[in-house]
Amino acid sequence: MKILLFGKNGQVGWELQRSLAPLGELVALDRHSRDYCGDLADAAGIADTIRRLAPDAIVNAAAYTAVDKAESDAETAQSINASAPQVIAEQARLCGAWLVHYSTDYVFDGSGDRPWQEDDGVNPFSVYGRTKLAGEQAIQASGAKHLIFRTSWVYAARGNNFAKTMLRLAREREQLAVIADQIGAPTGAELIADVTAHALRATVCKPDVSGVYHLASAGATSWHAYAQHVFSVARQHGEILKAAEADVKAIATSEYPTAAQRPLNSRLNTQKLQTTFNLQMPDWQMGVERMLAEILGN
Ligand SMILES: NC(=O)C1=CN([C@@H]2O[C@H](COP(=O)(O)OP(=O)(O)OC[C@H]3O[C@@H](n4cnc5c(N)ncnc54)[C@H](OP(=O)(O)O)[C@@H]3O)[C@@H](O)[C@H]2O)C=CC1
Ligand SMILES: Cc1cn([C@H]2C[C@H](O)[C@@H](COP(=O)(O)OP(=O)(O)O[C@H]3O[C@@H](C)C(=O)[C@@H](O)[C@H]3O)O2)c(=O)[nH]c1=O
Ligand SMILES: [Mg+2]
Repeated sequence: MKILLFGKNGQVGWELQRSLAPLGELVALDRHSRDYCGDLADAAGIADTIRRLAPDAIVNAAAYTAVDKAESDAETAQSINASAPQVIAEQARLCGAWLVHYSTDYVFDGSGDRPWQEDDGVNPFSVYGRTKLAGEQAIQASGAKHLIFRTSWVYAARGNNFAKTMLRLAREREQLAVIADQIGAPTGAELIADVTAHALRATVCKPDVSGVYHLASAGATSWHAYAQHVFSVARQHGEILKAAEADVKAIATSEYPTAAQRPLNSRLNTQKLQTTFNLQMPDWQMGVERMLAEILGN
């Protein structure tokens, strides 16, 4: 299998370089790649890359993920999250390649307290959510065979994420205030990459699996309880934090104004993924603890 990967240096892209390598020939690109264009802002360049390589599968891990910044930079977010996936999907259809793409819990409005299913109504609040949804819809309309994995609250040892931000802040400050009424599942880039490789392998004998899947860890937490868990595990690794767990104040979304509005209920129901690909999602704590052990060095 020849696989083309876009966004090789992101949290998920980095782990995909590892998990996809055993599947066959892997061409992994980022926006600075020289031999082939990997810049999603360059639609013609991306199309040319796909035509020249004629891969069996394309995995797109590149995205505009700065949620607040996107509110004032909608044009770039639209170009990377919606227009580029459309071009990639059109070329995937022309060369008969599978397209794997990632989307987000932020396509939902976060109402209710039931974990969202794939066919529940979408209603994104933010520019990021709307552009990611437009990317999904372009892929679905293209006629390309696709796997769209909607995931949530992604973290990795390499890259920027909430857990690392919290660790940095807890080393600097004695008190933190963290939102306690947004609920979701922190999901590791390692898990996403491993599930991607497993699902891609499955497409070889199951050509009818094209569609949208929710891919998130089992269980759920709030950003506040997630931060507290990170601090408790970090202390077990000997980290000296100025903020104790008790110093993490639980606040409401309304007390933490941001440019982009985020959903309250971000929980994703992963039954379809687990049944279709015969998988079981691990609890969110497991991967977080592994990541902390890795970055805290013991
Ligand atoms: N992070 C999260 O919490 C979540 C992410 N997702 C989705 O999962 C996928 C992977 O996200 P994640 O790995 O966390 O994101 P990251 O932000 O870690 O990585 C995104 C990558 O995209 C690259 N990129 C941005 N613009 C371009 C461009 N014009 N051309 C080429 N590459 C570009 C970035 O490169 P550079 O560093 O050079 O800008 C970066 O390497 C995305 O589709 C995202 O929407 C879904 C839910 C949650
Ligand atoms: C830094 C900080 C954040 N927060 C809140 C803001 C926000 O609601 C929540 C998480 O902050 P972040 O900046 O990590 O949030 P955000 O970047 O919106 O995270 C999202 O990224 C995109 C790409 C996704 O697709 C989502 O699944 C989700 O992971 O924590 C606090 O309450 N206190 C703090 O001190
Ligand atoms: Mg962020």
